[in-house]
Amino acid sequence: MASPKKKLQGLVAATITPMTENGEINFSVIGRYVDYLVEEQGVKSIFVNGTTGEGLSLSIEERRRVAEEWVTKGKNKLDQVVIHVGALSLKESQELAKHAAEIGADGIAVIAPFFLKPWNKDVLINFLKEVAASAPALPFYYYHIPALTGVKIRAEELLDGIQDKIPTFQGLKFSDTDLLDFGQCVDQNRQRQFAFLFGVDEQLLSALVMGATGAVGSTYNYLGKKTNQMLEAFEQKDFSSALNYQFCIQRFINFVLKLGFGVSQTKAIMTLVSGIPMGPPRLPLQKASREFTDNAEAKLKSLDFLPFTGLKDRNLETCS
Ligand SMILES: CC(=O)N[C@H](C=O)[C@@H](O)[C@H](O)[C@H](O)CO
Ligand SMILES: CC(=O)C(=O)O
Repeated sequence: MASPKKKLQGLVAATITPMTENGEINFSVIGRYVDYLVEEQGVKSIFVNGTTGEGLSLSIEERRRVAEEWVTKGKNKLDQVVIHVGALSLKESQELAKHAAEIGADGIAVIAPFFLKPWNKDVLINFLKEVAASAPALPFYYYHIPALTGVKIRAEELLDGIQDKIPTFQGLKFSDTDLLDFGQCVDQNRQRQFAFLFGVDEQLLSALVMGATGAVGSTYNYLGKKTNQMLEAFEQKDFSSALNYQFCIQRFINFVLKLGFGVSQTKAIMTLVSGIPMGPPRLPLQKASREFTDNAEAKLKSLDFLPFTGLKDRNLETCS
């Protein structure tokens, strides 16, 4: 059984996997990255080897080493380190789950297998159950991301009775815009101490209203501080300020989405904002263009999302 540990809450950064210019993992900057998240962004939990971390583009050995490095560097600094261990091969997924437990991670998450797919809830549960059983002492999270996996089984349906099958089940990372499904996950599981973690950063405020207990996302790497201000305002029931923060965050995300936004662009933006070199992504992704980065930088400056831009007196959009 999972030890009844502290609930995963607040902002969780989906970590980028830093790489060198020749495509190897750059382990040397992970310590600095941890400090940056904690000190500059106020983000104390991380989600490793997920979408943003290009987890499915790494070899199993690389995934093990990346997980280990984050756990080691995060010791006594981070609240929780959750490792995504989803894979197409059940065996690999189980191996990664076991490894996550051995290195002292705080939880594991799994996406639905996305090549040969489970076609109904029971089959998906069976797969998840086998993975969870390989790390019987670790909290287990299901990572729902139907747009990328193509597995569209509704989360609400999946959660129905899930603890009978997966006793370590502890919550859901919900990366979809279907707030009916998300709301019903919360509504139907009020008696249980699940974490409901929302994964569409530009819509987090609406998910908070629906009962989200936290959020996992790529933008918390560099907009963590801003988003924490939104969480704070929401907590204080200052909804007009919370909405103001959400709109500011939306202006940025809306802008980059129109330019074409994904993991490559996240790497470029994080390099720019943090000063820590994230490097290029791995194929099949391609490095963000110079034009994208210049445009994103100008937008970050105009929203006052970059520290020390010296633009204070110029045309800032009001985003305080
Ligand atoms: C598909 C994807 O990567 N989603 C991320 C997490 O689930 C989000 O953090 C988005 O990057 C973010 O909401 C911007 O659309
Ligand atoms: C965003 C997210 O949760 C991921 O990168 O997996």
